[in-house]
Amino acid sequence: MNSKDSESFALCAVLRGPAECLSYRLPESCRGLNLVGRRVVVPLGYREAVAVVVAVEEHLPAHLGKEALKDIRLVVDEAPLLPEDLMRLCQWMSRYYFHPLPSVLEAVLPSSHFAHPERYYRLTQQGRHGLQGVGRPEGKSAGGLALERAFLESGELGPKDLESLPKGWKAHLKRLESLGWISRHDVWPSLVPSTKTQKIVVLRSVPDEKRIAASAHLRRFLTVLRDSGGTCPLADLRRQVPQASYWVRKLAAEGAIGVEERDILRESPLAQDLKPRALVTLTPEQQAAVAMMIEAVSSPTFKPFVLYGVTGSGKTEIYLRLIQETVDQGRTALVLVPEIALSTQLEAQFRARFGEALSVWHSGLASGVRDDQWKKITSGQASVVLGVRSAVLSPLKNVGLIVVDEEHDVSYKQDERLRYHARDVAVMRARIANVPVILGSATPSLQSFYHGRTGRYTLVTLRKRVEGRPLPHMHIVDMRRHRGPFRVLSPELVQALKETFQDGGQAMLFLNRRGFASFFLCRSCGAVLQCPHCAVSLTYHQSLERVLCHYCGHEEAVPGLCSACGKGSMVPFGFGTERVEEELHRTFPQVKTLRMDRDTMTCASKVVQTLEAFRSQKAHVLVGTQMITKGHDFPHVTLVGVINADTSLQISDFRSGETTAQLLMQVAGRAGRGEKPGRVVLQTYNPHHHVIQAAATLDYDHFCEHELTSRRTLQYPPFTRMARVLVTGPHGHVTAQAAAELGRMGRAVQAALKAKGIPLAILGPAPAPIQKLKRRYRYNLYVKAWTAEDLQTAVESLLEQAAQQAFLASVQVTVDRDPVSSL
Ligand SMILES: Nc1ncnc2c1ncn2[C@@H]1O[C@H](COP(=O)(O)OP(=O)(O)OP(=O)(O)O)[C@@H](O)[C@H]1O
Ligand SMILES: [Zn+2]
Repeated sequence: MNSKDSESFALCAVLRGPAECLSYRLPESCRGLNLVGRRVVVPLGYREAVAVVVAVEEHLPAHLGKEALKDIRLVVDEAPLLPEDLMRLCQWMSRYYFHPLPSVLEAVLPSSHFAHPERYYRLTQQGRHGLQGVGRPEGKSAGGLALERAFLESGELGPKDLESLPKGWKAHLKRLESLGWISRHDVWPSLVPSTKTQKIVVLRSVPDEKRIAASAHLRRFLTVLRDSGGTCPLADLRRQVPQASYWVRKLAAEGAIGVEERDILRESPLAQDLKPRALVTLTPEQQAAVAMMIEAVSSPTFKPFVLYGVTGSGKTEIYLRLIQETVDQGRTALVLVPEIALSTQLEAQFRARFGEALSVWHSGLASGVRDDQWKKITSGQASVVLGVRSAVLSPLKNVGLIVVDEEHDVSYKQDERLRYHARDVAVMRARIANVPVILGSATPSLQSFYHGRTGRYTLVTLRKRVEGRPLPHMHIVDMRRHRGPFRVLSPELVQALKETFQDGGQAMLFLNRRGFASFFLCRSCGAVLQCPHCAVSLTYHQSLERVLCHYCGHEEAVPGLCSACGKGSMVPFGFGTERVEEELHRTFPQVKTLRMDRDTMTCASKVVQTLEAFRSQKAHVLVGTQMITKGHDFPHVTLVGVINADTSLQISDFRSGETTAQLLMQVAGRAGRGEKPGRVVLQTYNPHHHVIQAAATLDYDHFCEHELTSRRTLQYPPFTRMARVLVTGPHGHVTAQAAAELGRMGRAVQAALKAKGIPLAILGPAPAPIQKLKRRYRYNLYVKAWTAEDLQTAVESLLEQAAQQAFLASVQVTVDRDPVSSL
């Protein structure tokens, strides 16, 4: 073997670079290092770029010539940034979702990690002599002179110093560099180290009973320490326990506690004011559920569970027990929730149990907090991560358990760029890490329900609410009988509200449409006021006195005359949450209301404030969109009103029945969670529709059986696998042609696979339900296969062929695998 053959090559994903991974040669100094998951600097054309090493290989792929290969310039990280299982997960996501690996990694890493280095220039010895010796040469610009002065003053200049100089410095900088008067070096803006540290007290072993009994202060000391999860900042102990310093010294000397110096990491302050609930004894059903899952948790193996428990059955408590077990075993746990609002409610409970070991991860975090939480997770200080969708990609090491709460929720699906489903990714992460995963819901997705029934996942069921509380009483109101203002609040709902207020209870009113009116219609020609950029109608917002597009944000003044016919006047039709609130005030002038929708909830802290105000009974009614339906636990709510149960039924999608049933049962589940029983008033124009009937009886099992039968007949998922190929472009005609051509290519793929015995269906292309969005025309093409692997083969080969077609360069082709929305 000659020395050439023992070279190593690294496959690198260049961040913010080309879609495919590139090969580089490893310099001598890097051989034998474990480089996978670390950042490196590589040459790319005329520049340098940051990349993550994906694999190290002894042999080059056959099609690459060694001569063309360049060397890795620099290794940035001392240790892998991403644990190995996460790296493998990213590779799986890239393949499964047909998305370039570099872009997947960009979704995982905080943006501070793929920033380019900041370039600094330092005056050399020679430069100092030079600058001091040289007088003012002719023609030197103001910028050049200022640059020299700045170098003489500080010796080193960074990007900020340079940018503040007057024009002309750039050319002069180059000149100085070529003279060797200055040298350049790069500073990596990796994680900004926290400069502040604090002392943390960690409980190691509990002193014996007698001693504890002998001193009140020691008792207090241990209580405070235990209540904060066994780790507590020394400063907090000092504040809460008399003679804390004495006990710290004494117990530390005995080894009962440890005192560690730790960085002060910025936390999300959202849940500061939330109070945790008291510890409870598990109900027999909860105990049985824990017993079914504990084995897979204490000696972890890959095992998916569907925790199917009616609303208010106490699923959270089950998660907490199993997570505690995981942490006690020295492993970490990942907990996903669909929304920030829910994460804050759980945060208080989780903090009470896990204290400093909890890290909260959501999109509302400021970038500094995000960086600190990333550090807390990678350094192993966090043993529990609680977060929304993207937390499934958090760099937790040594994961022992993954929990996906409200697993049916569509917000787990990301519908832009990397179109992944966090629940499915969580299951794959659990499989790679070989640990259990719990998918919890009162209304599991049909997919999980089906896997539970066929035994692929283990089904764990909770049929009863805690403390024997009954499920709410359901009342259907046939809205076809009501006219005028009663279209918003029916007499039945008004009566129920009246009784609720008299009893001192609270109510929640749900309508899946924000704004005041849904659209403006011309009285004479019937034209609907539309967004000029999107094929959707504009929504009237009374408080703003404007009409808005809910998709692109376009807004305009309230219309007077119809622009289509020029003579009819435009009148508002339909209604949204804003109107519901107004009707409520008209009917019950004394009643205090809160409204929660995307118009009023402009930031995460506002969501928390509103929920807390409602929880502490500062208002009688909470009006809102689906934001209010999820997982909330308000013990005083005895009435839930669904203003229009039909809105999401009308969407032309094979899943609309499923999502409507889930939505209605979830919102119904908010009623009667405290001591008093709850009731639900469901207003509908389709009282006999099977989905409305299922919601009215709260019989989700029955609904799923019915739905599975029809999905089987129509060969929809979970019986088949689908991918949506979305073609968008700025020109209607060109986009339509490209979509048609892609459809022809799809049919060719179908024929080729059929010859190999692989069945495939190609549906479309057809204009997307929202035909135009943000000035781009949109077409859907569906590929349907009977196994995941067949779908992979089909879409891969379609994309390969499409990449060779020049005409497709004028449009964008995106694959949305396991699509949740057809819009
Ligand atoms: N064993 C128990 N004894 C008494 N109360 C309990 C017990 N377990 C849970 N609870 C309380 O019951 C309420 C409902 O529990 P939780 O919020 O976990 O329900 P859930 O199953 O998640 O419901 P949903 O699906 O509607 O979110 C909470 O207030 C919780 O503190
Ligand atoms: Zn628009």
